[in-house]
Amino acid sequence: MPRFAANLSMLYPELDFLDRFEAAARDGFRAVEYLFPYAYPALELAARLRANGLQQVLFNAPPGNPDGSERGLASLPGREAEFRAGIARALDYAQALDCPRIHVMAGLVAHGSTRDAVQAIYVQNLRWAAAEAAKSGRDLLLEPINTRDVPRFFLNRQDHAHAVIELVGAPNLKVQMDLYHCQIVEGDVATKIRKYLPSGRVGHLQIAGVPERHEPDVGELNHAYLFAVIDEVAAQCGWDGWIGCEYRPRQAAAGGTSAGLDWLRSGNFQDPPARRPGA
Ligand SMILES: O=C(O)C(=O)[C@H](O)CO
Ligand SMILES: [Mg+2]
Repeated sequence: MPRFAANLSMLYPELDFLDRFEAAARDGFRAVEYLFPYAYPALELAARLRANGLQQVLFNAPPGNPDGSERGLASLPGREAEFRAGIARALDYAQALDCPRIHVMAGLVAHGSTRDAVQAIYVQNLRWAAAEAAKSGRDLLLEPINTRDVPRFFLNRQDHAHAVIELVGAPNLKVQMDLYHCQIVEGDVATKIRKYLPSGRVGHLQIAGVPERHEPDVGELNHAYLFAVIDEVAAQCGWDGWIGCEYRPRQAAAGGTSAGLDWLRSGNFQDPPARRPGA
Protein backbone atom coordinates (compact mmCIF):
# COMPACT_ATOMS: atom_id res chain seq x y z
CA MET A 1 0.00 0.00 0.00
CA PRO A 2 1.52 3.33 -0.93
CA ARG A 3 3.05 5.41 1.84
CA PHE A 4 2.83 9.12 1.12
CA ALA A 5 5.27 11.82 2.19
CA ALA A 6 4.39 15.51 2.24
CA ASN A 7 6.74 17.62 0.12
CA LEU A 8 7.12 20.68 2.36
CA SER A 9 8.73 22.76 -0.40
CA MET A 10 5.46 22.68 -2.38
CA LEU A 11 2.68 21.83 0.08
CA TYR A 12 1.44 24.35 2.67
CA PRO A 13 2.76 27.47 0.86
CA GLU A 14 0.27 29.37 2.98
CA LEU A 15 2.54 28.69 5.99
CA ASP A 16 6.10 29.58 6.91
CA PHE A 17 8.35 26.65 6.13
CA LEU A 18 9.07 25.65 9.73
CA ASP A 19 5.33 25.60 10.49
CA ARG A 20 4.67 23.12 7.68
CA PHE A 21 5.95 20.16 9.71
CA GLU A 22 3.10 20.46 12.24
CA ALA A 23 0.55 21.03 9.46
CA ALA A 24 1.66 17.86 7.65
CA ALA A 25 1.51 15.84 10.86
CA ARG A 26 -1.92 17.26 11.63
CA ASP A 27 -3.07 16.08 8.22
CA GLY A 28 -1.87 12.59 9.08
CA PHE A 29 1.40 12.42 7.17
CA ARG A 30 4.12 10.40 8.88
CA ALA A 31 6.93 11.43 6.55
CA VAL A 32 8.15 14.54 4.80
CA GLU A 33 10.53 15.49 2.01
CA TYR A 34 11.65 18.87 0.77
CA LEU A 35 14.19 20.34 -1.61
CA PHE A 36 16.92 22.06 0.35
CA PRO A 37 17.35 22.10 4.16
CA TYR A 38 20.43 24.32 4.12
CA ALA A 39 18.78 27.61 5.09
CA TYR A 40 18.01 26.13 8.52
CA PRO A 41 20.18 24.61 11.25
CA ALA A 42 19.94 20.82 11.00
CA LEU A 43 19.14 20.64 14.71
CA GLU A 44 16.11 22.92 14.23
CA LEU A 45 14.78 20.71 11.45
CA ALA A 46 15.45 17.57 13.50
CA ALA A 47 13.51 19.10 16.38
CA ARG A 48 10.50 19.78 14.12
CA LEU A 49 10.60 16.20 12.86
CA ARG A 50 10.77 14.82 16.39
CA ALA A 51 8.11 17.14 17.80
CA ASN A 52 5.68 16.05 15.08
CA GLY A 53 6.53 12.35 14.88
CA LEU A 54 7.74 12.67 11.30
CA GLN A 55 10.38 10.80 9.28
CA GLN A 56 12.57 12.68 6.81
CA VAL A 57 12.58 10.48 3.72
CA LEU A 58 14.32 12.70 1.14
CA PHE A 59 15.95 16.03 0.45
CA ASN A 60 18.27 17.35 -2.27
CA ALA A 61 21.99 17.93 -2.40
CA PRO A 62 22.88 21.63 -2.92
CA PRO A 63 21.87 22.69 -6.45
CA GLY A 64 24.75 25.11 -7.20
CA ASN A 65 24.05 28.84 -7.36
CA PRO A 66 21.51 29.64 -4.60
CA ASP A 67 19.59 31.96 -6.96
CA GLY A 68 17.92 28.92 -8.52
CA SER A 69 19.69 29.39 -11.84
CA GLU A 70 21.48 26.06 -11.44
CA ARG A 71 19.72 22.72 -10.98
CA GLY A 72 22.55 20.52 -9.78
CA LEU A 73 26.29 20.24 -10.25
CA ALA A 74 26.75 16.52 -10.88
CA SER A 75 27.30 16.83 -14.62
CA LEU A 76 28.95 20.26 -14.78
CA PRO A 77 32.52 20.43 -16.08
CA GLY A 78 34.99 22.15 -13.73
CA ARG A 79 32.64 22.16 -10.74
CA GLU A 80 33.81 18.83 -9.27
CA ALA A 81 35.23 20.34 -6.05
CA GLU A 82 32.02 22.26 -5.38
CA PHE A 83 29.99 19.14 -6.15
CA ARG A 84 31.99 17.11 -3.64
CA ALA A 85 31.64 19.78 -0.96
CA GLY A 86 27.89 19.80 -1.57
CA ILE A 87 27.65 16.05 -1.16
CA ALA A 88 29.60 16.26 2.10
CA ARG A 89 27.22 18.95 3.38
CA ALA A 90 24.19 16.94 2.33
CA LEU A 91 25.52 13.86 4.10
CA ASP A 92 26.02 15.89 7.28
CA TYR A 93 22.38 17.00 7.13
CA ALA A 94 21.25 13.46 6.35
CA GLN A 95 23.02 12.24 9.49
CA ALA A 96 21.33 14.92 11.63
CA LEU A 97 17.91 14.28 10.10
CA ASP A 98 18.28 10.50 9.93
CA CYS A 99 17.39 10.74 6.24
CA PRO A 100 18.17 7.58 4.22
CA ARG A 101 18.24 9.13 0.74
CA ILE A 102 19.48 12.27 -1.03
CA HIS A 103 18.47 13.48 -4.48
CA VAL A 104 21.51 14.52 -6.51
CA MET A 105 20.37 16.76 -9.34
CA ALA A 106 22.16 16.32 -12.67
CA GLY A 107 22.35 19.96 -13.75
CA LEU A 108 21.75 21.87 -16.96
CA VAL A 109 23.68 21.05 -20.14
CA ALA A 110 25.91 24.09 -20.70
CA HIS A 111 25.68 25.75 -24.10
CA GLY A 112 28.44 24.31 -26.28
CA SER A 113 28.79 21.09 -24.22
CA THR A 114 28.17 17.69 -25.77
CA ARG A 115 25.99 15.19 -23.95
CA ASP A 116 28.75 12.57 -24.17
CA ALA A 117 31.27 14.85 -22.43
CA VAL A 118 28.68 15.75 -19.81
CA GLN A 119 27.80 12.10 -19.22
CA ALA A 120 31.42 11.17 -18.50
CA ILE A 121 31.67 13.83 -15.78
CA TYR A 122 28.27 12.81 -14.42
CA VAL A 123 29.25 9.15 -14.08
CA GLN A 124 32.60 10.01 -12.49
CA ASN A 125 31.01 12.38 -9.93
CA LEU A 126 28.25 9.89 -9.10
CA ARG A 127 30.73 7.06 -8.60
CA TRP A 128 32.60 9.17 -6.03
CA ALA A 129 29.41 10.42 -4.34
CA ALA A 130 27.83 6.97 -4.11
CA ALA A 131 30.97 5.62 -2.41
CA GLU A 132 30.82 8.51 0.08
CA ALA A 133 27.11 7.95 0.80
CA ALA A 134 27.65 4.20 1.21
CA LYS A 135 29.94 4.93 4.20
CA SER A 136 26.85 5.99 6.18
CA GLY A 137 24.46 3.56 4.51
CA ARG A 138 22.59 6.17 2.50
CA ASP A 139 21.20 6.05 -1.03
CA LEU A 140 21.64 8.69 -3.71
CA LEU A 141 18.84 9.25 -6.20
CA LEU A 142 18.80 10.45 -9.80
CA GLU A 143 15.60 12.03 -11.09
CA PRO A 144 14.69 12.36 -14.76
CA ILE A 145 13.09 15.83 -15.12
CA ASN A 146 11.14 17.18 -18.08
CA THR A 147 12.65 20.00 -20.12
CA ARG A 148 9.40 21.94 -20.31
CA ASP A 149 9.73 22.74 -16.61
CA VAL A 150 13.53 22.78 -16.61
CA PRO A 151 14.99 23.56 -20.07
CA ARG A 152 18.37 21.95 -20.76
CA PHE A 153 18.18 19.63 -17.75
CA PHE A 154 20.55 16.76 -18.51
CA LEU A 155 18.54 13.74 -17.29
CA ASN A 156 15.05 13.40 -18.76
CA ARG A 157 14.18 9.73 -19.30
CA GLN A 158 13.78 6.70 -17.02
CA ASP A 159 15.81 4.42 -19.31
CA HIS A 160 18.71 6.91 -19.31
CA ALA A 161 18.68 7.07 -15.50
CA HIS A 162 18.77 3.27 -15.25
CA ALA A 163 21.59 3.14 -17.83
CA VAL A 164 23.62 5.64 -15.80
CA ILE A 165 23.10 3.53 -12.68
CA GLU A 166 24.35 0.51 -14.63
CA LEU A 167 27.44 2.47 -15.70
CA VAL A 168 28.20 3.74 -12.19
CA GLY A 169 27.70 0.25 -10.73
CA ALA A 170 26.87 1.37 -7.18
CA PRO A 171 24.08 -0.53 -5.37
CA ASN A 172 23.12 2.60 -3.40
CA LEU A 173 22.51 4.70 -6.51
CA LYS A 174 18.83 4.58 -7.44
CA VAL A 175 16.16 6.39 -9.45
CA GLN A 176 13.76 8.99 -8.10
CA MET A 177 10.84 8.14 -10.38
CA ASP A 178 8.66 11.22 -10.50
CA LEU A 179 5.51 10.10 -12.32
CA TYR A 180 4.68 13.72 -13.22
CA HIS A 181 7.89 14.04 -15.23
CA CYS A 182 7.56 10.51 -16.58
CA GLN A 183 4.13 11.31 -18.01
CA ILE A 184 5.28 14.55 -19.62
CA VAL A 185 8.45 13.12 -21.16
CA GLU A 186 7.45 9.57 -21.99
CA GLY A 187 3.90 8.63 -20.98
CA ASP A 188 3.04 4.94 -20.57
CA VAL A 189 3.42 5.44 -16.81
CA ALA A 190 1.72 2.27 -15.52
CA THR A 191 3.84 0.08 -17.80
CA LYS A 192 6.98 1.87 -16.66
CA ILE A 193 6.03 1.28 -13.02
CA ARG A 194 5.60 -2.40 -13.82
CA LYS A 195 8.94 -2.42 -15.64
CA TYR A 196 11.11 -0.50 -13.22
CA LEU A 197 9.75 -1.06 -9.69
CA PRO A 198 10.84 -4.75 -9.64
CA SER A 199 14.39 -3.76 -10.70
CA GLY A 200 15.27 -2.80 -7.13
CA ARG A 201 16.64 0.47 -8.54
CA VAL A 202 13.68 2.76 -7.85
CA GLY A 203 14.45 4.45 -4.55
CA HIS A 204 11.51 6.86 -4.40
CA LEU A 205 8.37 7.84 -6.28
CA GLN A 206 6.76 11.25 -6.58
CA ILE A 207 3.37 12.33 -7.87
CA ALA A 208 1.50 15.41 -9.07
CA GLY A 209 -1.39 16.09 -11.42
CA VAL A 210 -0.40 16.56 -15.07
CA PRO A 211 -0.07 19.10 -16.66
CA GLU A 212 -0.84 21.72 -13.99
CA ARG A 213 1.15 20.02 -11.19
CA HIS A 214 -1.74 20.31 -8.74
CA GLU A 215 -3.30 17.57 -6.62
CA PRO A 216 -3.15 14.09 -8.22
CA ASP A 217 -6.93 14.04 -8.73
CA VAL A 218 -6.62 16.95 -11.18
CA GLY A 219 -5.37 16.25 -14.68
CA GLU A 220 -4.79 13.53 -17.21
CA LEU A 221 -3.34 10.81 -14.95
CA ASN A 222 -5.63 8.32 -13.20
CA HIS A 223 -3.68 8.13 -9.95
CA ALA A 224 -6.14 5.74 -8.27
CA TYR A 225 -5.28 3.28 -11.03
CA LEU A 226 -1.54 3.99 -10.70
CA PHE A 227 -1.67 3.50 -6.93
CA ALA A 228 -3.35 0.14 -7.46
CA VAL A 229 -0.57 -0.81 -9.90
CA ILE A 230 2.06 0.27 -7.37
CA ASP A 231 0.28 -1.78 -4.70
CA GLU A 232 0.17 -4.84 -6.93
CA VAL A 233 3.78 -4.63 -8.12
CA ALA A 234 5.14 -3.69 -4.68
CA ALA A 235 3.40 -6.70 -3.13
CA GLN A 236 5.06 -8.93 -5.74
CA CYS A 237 8.58 -7.45 -5.54
CA GLY A 238 8.69 -6.16 -1.99
CA TRP A 239 9.11 -2.50 -2.91
CA ASP A 240 8.55 -0.52 0.31
CA GLY A 241 9.43 3.01 -0.70
CA TRP A 242 7.63 6.30 -0.22
CA ILE A 243 5.62 8.41 -2.65
CA GLY A 244 6.38 12.12 -2.36
CA CYS A 245 3.39 14.44 -2.84
CA GLU A 246 5.24 17.04 -4.86
CA TYR A 247 2.49 19.30 -6.17
CA ARG A 248 1.23 22.88 -5.97
CA PRO A 249 -2.05 22.79 -4.01
CA ARG A 250 -4.96 24.43 -5.77
CA GLN A 251 -6.45 25.26 -2.41
CA ALA A 252 -3.40 27.06 -1.09
CA ALA A 253 -5.08 30.42 -1.36
CA ALA A 254 -8.54 29.39 -0.21
CA GLY A 255 -8.89 26.59 2.28
CA GLY A 256 -5.21 25.79 2.54
CA THR A 257 -3.40 22.65 1.44
CA SER A 258 -5.39 20.51 3.86
CA ALA A 259 -8.64 21.19 2.02
CA GLY A 260 -7.04 19.67 -1.07
CA LEU A 261 -6.15 16.34 0.55
CA ASP A 262 -9.52 14.70 -0.02
CA TRP A 263 -7.89 12.64 -2.82
CA LEU A 264 -5.87 10.95 -0.07
CA ARG A 265 -8.54 10.79 2.61
CA SER A 266 -11.00 9.17 0.21
CA GLY A 267 -8.51 6.56 -0.89
CA ASN A 268 -7.96 3.17 0.66
CA PHE A 269 -4.26 3.72 1.28
CA GLN A 270 -1.94 2.73 4.11
CA ASP A 271 -1.42 5.46 6.65
CA PRO A 272 -4.55 7.27 5.51
CA PRO A 273 -4.10 10.81 6.73
CA ALA A 274 -7.18 10.61 8.86
CA ARG A 275 -7.27 13.72 10.95
CA ARG A 276 -5.32 13.09 14.11
CA PRO A 277 -7.18 13.35 17.38
CA GLY A 278 -7.50 16.92 18.44
CA ALA A 279 -6.68 18.20 14.98
O1 LIG B 1 11.68 18.88 -9.86
C1 LIG B 1 11.35 17.85 -9.27
O2 LIG B 1 10.38 17.10 -9.57
C2 LIG B 1 12.13 17.41 -8.10
O3 LIG B 1 11.74 16.45 -7.47
C3 LIG B 1 13.44 18.10 -7.74
O4 LIG B 1 13.97 17.51 -6.60
C4 LIG B 1 13.29 19.55 -7.49
O5 LIG B 1 13.42 20.27 -8.63
MG1 LIG C 1 10.24 15.40 -8.44
